[in-house]
Amino acid sequence: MLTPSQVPLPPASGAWREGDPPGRRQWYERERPLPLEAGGELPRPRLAFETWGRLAPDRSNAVLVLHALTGDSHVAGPAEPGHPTPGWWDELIGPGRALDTDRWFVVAPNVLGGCQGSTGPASPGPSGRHWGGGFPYLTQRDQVAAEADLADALGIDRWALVVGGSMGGMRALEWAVSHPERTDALLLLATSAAASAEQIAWANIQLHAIRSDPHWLGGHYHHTGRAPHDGLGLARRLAHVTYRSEPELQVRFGRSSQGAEDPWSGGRYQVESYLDHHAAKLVRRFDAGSYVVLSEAMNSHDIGRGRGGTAAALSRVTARTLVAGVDSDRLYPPSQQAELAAGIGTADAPRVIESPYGHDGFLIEAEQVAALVRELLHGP
Ligand SMILES: CC(=O)SCCNC(=O)CCNC(=O)[C@H](O)C(C)(C)COP(=O)(O)OP(=O)(O)OC[C@H]1O[C@@H](n2cnc3c(N)ncnc32)[C@H](O)[C@@H]1OP(=O)(O)O
Ligand SMILES: N[C@@H](CCO)C(=O)O
Repeated sequence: MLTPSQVPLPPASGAWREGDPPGRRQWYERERPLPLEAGGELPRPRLAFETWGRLAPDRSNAVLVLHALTGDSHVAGPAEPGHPTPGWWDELIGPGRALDTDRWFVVAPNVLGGCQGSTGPASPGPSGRHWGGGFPYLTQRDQVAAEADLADALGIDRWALVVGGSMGGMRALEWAVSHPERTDALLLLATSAAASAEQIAWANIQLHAIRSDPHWLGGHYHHTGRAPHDGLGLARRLAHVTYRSEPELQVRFGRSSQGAEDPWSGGRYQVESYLDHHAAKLVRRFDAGSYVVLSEAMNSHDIGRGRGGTAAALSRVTARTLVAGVDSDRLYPPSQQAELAAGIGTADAPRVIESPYGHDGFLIEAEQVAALVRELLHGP
């Protein structure tokens, strides 16, 4: 068995961050430019990634976990310097857990265009300054092409399982369609075959919020010492409402005031304070330029583009597949997962994650997700 640090990587790879446990957090840099679907190329793109467990000598036990819009490669593990919260699916990965690290080698990259170690608008561009607004337009297919490069570098010919939710589910689906021979099993959560008009519409308002911020400067703000925090915070407030359900917000907050604040004289309702909190939290950990690039990439998601339509594209999937949606998800409603399950010949009937939390249910209901992972890997 190879430990992650023994996985042979090309010379361009190295320690992700000084002080990190050796081998667990790394980055991989492609030496050649990555050709992009929309035209042009990205020189020397870098993907940050984390791993758990050990790659088996026959390299048959690798699992790819793909994060959602503001997620990152820290899927499991405790809070640590630079990452003040535990992994976002911590309950899923570790000895004895659904992705049992005594058996599986789990790999989680930070998406291309992101801001937690992978190349994105905040990274240095060809001139040596930040890419900023000059960062090229990316699609999900470009992001998966970069992930396929990483898999090649790790010597992983095929994934025993590819799993992702929301934006991560889009990339998981793209993996299974563009690389069916490399994807043995597939778990798609709270995602769709193509970004819908309403999903694009919500993203549009968020993009306008960021671009309307006077500190946006066409995306060229990274060197100014100021960032479009108001715009990004506004985008997060709006997005967060779409990520949760109306009954949850009503039961949780109702019309209550925040502490001693009086909404009739400049104070806030509790739900307003809650949104302020999530906005402030995202602004502290996320780059507005990445938010724009990733939102546009999500808008570009259309699995049937150039492939003869959705049905023809989905028919390419050969992986054992489970598709699941959250019953209270108003952003990626269960009808979209039903479409996926109906179109993928190797998919079982769509599953339902029962949750009052809306779209975020795929992150919060980790036990239900773990049951789906177990079923895919070990049978019902
Ligand atoms: C560096 C990092 O942090 S990396 C984080 C990685 N992030 C991701 O992977 C993105 C995906 N994650 C998410 O989107 C979110 O974190 C989720 C979906 C997991 C959060 O879901 P939940 O656990 O249901 O959190 P919930 O929506 O209840 O919010 C809880 C927070 O709101 C705060 N809050 C609750 N009510 C109020 C209120 N009235 N006023 C102000 N704040 C409030 C809580 O104190 C808590 O704060 P904390 O998160 O700072 O501890
Ligand atoms: N709340 C999650 C879900 C988005 O699909 C995130 O911020 O990534």
